[in-house]
Amino acid sequence: MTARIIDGKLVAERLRAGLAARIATLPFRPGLRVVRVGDDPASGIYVRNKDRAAAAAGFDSATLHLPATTTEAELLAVIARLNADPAVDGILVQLPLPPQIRAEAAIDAVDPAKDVDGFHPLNAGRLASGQPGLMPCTPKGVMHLLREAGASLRGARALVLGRSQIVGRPMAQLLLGADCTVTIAHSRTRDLAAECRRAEIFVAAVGRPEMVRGDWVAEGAIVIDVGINRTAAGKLVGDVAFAEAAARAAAITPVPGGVGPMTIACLLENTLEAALARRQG
Ligand SMILES: NC(=O)C1=CN([C@@H]2O[C@H](COP(=O)(O)OP(=O)(O)OC[C@H]3O[C@@H](n4cnc5c(N)ncnc54)[C@H](OP(=O)(O)O)[C@@H]3O)[C@@H](O)[C@H]2O)C=CC1
Ligand SMILES: Nc1nc(=O)c2c([nH]1)NC[C@@H]1CN(c3ccc(C(=O)N[C@@H](CCC(=O)O)C(=O)O)cc3)C=[N+]21
Repeated sequence: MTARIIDGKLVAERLRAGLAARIATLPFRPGLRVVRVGDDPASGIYVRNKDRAAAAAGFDSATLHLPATTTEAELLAVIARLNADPAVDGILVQLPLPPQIRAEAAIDAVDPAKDVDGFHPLNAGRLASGQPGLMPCTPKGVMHLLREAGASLRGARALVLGRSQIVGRPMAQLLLGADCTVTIAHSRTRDLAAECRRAEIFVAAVGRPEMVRGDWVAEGAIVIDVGINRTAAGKLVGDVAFAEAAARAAAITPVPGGVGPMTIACLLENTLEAALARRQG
C-alpha cells in the first residue's frame, strides 16, 4: 500500500479562511496575546507563523516578548493584566519557560475563559469529564485531520504514543470522546512495537526523530505524526520514519506541512470561540 498524504497545510488554510469570513461579520476583532519569555528557538518558528496567520485572518494579535531573566512574579503580573483587559480574548504563554519560572504557575494563572491553549486544569478537567470547554490546539488539529482523512473512528483501535499534558493525554481524551478504543503508550510501555502494530489510528507524539519504524505500522493504518524535531543539518523531521511508514499506511501526515499548521489554525479557532463566549455570553 502507498499512503495518501494528508495535507495539513491545505486543511489549515481552509480552516483559517472560514474563520476570516466569520470574523469579517463581527462588530469587533477577537484579541489574542502570546507571551514569550526568552528565546527558545523552537518557539520562534511557532510565534512567527502564528503572528502571520492571526493578522491575515483579522485577529487583533500581538506577541509580548519578555527577557529570559523575567521572574515568575513578573510573568504572573503580565498575565493578570491580560486577564483583566477586556480587549483580550485569548492568552497563550509560550512553552518552554526559563528554569526560574514554574510552567504550572503560569498555566494556572491564565483565566480559564481566555485559555486558548486549553492547558488550564479546569479546561483539562472538562475535557476529561466530557464537558465542553477550550481544547488543546494540537490534539484538536489532529481530530480535524482524522475527519479530513475519512477515518472511521467509532470502535477503532487508536494508539497515542506519548502521554504529555499538552499533547498525548488530551489526544487520548479526544479519541475516547470519538468512541475509539484508546491505548496510551509511553517510555515504560512493554513490547512497544507490537502495541503500535495493533493500531488502526496511530498518533505519534514522542519527540524522538523518526523513532517509529515502518514495521511498527499496521497495513492500512492512519498515521498522524505530531513530532517536530530539528536535525543537526537544520531539517525538520517527525517522530515517524516517513517513507517506511508510508509504504504500509493508508494515510499519513508529513512533517512539515502536517499537524504543525493545524495547531496554529486551531489556536485561532479557539480564540474566536473564546471571544464569542465572552462577548456574546
Ligand atoms: N505539531 C505541533 O503543533 C506540536 C508538536 N510538538 C512536538 O511533539 C513531540 C512531543 O511533544 P511533547 O508531548 O511536548 O513531548 P514530551 O517530551 O513532553 O513527551 C514525550 C512523551 O513521549 C514519551 N517517550 C519519550 N521517549 C520514549 C520512548 N523511547 N519510548 C516510548 N515513549 C517515549 C514520554 O514518556 P514518559 O511520559 O514515560 O516520559 C512522554 O510521554 C515533540 O516532537 C514536539 O516538538 C509539540 C507540541 C505541538
Ligand atoms: N503554549 C504553547 N502552546 C503550543 O501550542 C506550543 C508551545 N507553547 N510551544 C512550542 C510548541 C510547538 N508548536 C508548534 C506549532 C506549529 C508549528 C508549525 O507551524 N510548524 C510548521 C512549519 C515549520 C517550519 O516551516 O519550520 C509545520 O510543521 O509545517 C511548529 C511548532 C506549538 N507549541
